Amino acid sequence: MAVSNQNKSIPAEDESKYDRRNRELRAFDETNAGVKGLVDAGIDKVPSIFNCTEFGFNGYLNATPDGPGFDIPIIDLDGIQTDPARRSEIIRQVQDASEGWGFFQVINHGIPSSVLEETIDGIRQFHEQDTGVKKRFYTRDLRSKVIYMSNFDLYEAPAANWRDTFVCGVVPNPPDPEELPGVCRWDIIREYSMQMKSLGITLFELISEALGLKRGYLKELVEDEERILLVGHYYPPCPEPELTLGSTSHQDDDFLTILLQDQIGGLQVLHQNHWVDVVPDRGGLIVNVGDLLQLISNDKFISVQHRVLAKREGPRISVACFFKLQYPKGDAPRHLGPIQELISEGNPPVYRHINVKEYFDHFYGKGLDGNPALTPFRL
Ligand SMILES: O=C(O)CCC(=O)C(=O)O
Ligand SMILES: [Fe+2]
Repeated sequence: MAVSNQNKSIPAEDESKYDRRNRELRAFDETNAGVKGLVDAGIDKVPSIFNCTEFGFNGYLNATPDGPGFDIPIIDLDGIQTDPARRSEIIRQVQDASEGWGFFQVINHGIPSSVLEETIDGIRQFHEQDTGVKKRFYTRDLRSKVIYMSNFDLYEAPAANWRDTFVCGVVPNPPDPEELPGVCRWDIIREYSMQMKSLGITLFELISEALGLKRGYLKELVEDEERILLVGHYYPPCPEPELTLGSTSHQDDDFLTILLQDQIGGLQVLHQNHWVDVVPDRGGLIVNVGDLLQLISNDKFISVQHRVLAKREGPRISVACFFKLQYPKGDAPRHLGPIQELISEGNPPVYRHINVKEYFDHFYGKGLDGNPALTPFRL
């Protein structure tokens, strides 16, 4: 039986299995050294807490088909600010990709490749620094400004993932230089965050227009509440990659994610019932629609399941920027629902207006378990 939450009551016959699993989770957590710590110690078997096979998440099921139509769309942003005809064409491409895939890759986005490379390197250096120094940042307190941890949902998800993570809120309140570990290169994290903020504005404008709304619609919707979280994942090499996953299949809990990945590969997107590889493209950035955008667009744009395979090769580094709302901001509940302008008699709302707290409580309460987090909010 799947034991998915440390607080859930469990039948007596499963108690010993539950206790053992909980003990193993705690023992792993208390090393404060993550999956990298296991690999550094020379582990040659995947510990049972990481075993996903029992839960049907085996990484090598439903292999990616070859052939045309199974590459995520690439959108060239060249000319977007200077050529109105080009801009209209880009908006059309953003609309097609957001409706059909929920994922696309942008090229010629204007961010120098040196900034991308140095950002990946900064995250690598954070994870590969002296473990004793790194441990000082290990925490599960999501309110901390700088977080290092393995598996945000370690105690909630049915299986742990082969992944460690660095998290830092960069908008609206970036950490001070002295709050960031020296090896992390504050200068490069700050530069990358500023680039993300500005690319985020461009993408919000394109998406607003692709939804048929005025250019500034989404920007105004999140005005004063915008929150950008920078998340630097480290996927160590795995001795038995067929038993676990780098990330269980999930959809993101935000409006939009911009993802930078290195050249190792492993990210897959569910498209027409196939797992499609998101092949690394040097200089490209992956953009995906998150649950909050699916909700406010009333399912016009889709937040799509994606996962990361574990691999013998590694480490793999990726850096995701999540465009969210600051939460909680003040005492008043924050509601979100399908945008009024997108609703009509022929297109009635498919979600109720929700307090975003309900959504986040649900998302974090269940962890990554392969199930869409928006389902309970459908009408
Ligand atoms: O590492 C990746 O390629 C994907 C990470 C991801 O999906 C996430 O952080 O939500
Ligand atoms: Fe994701």
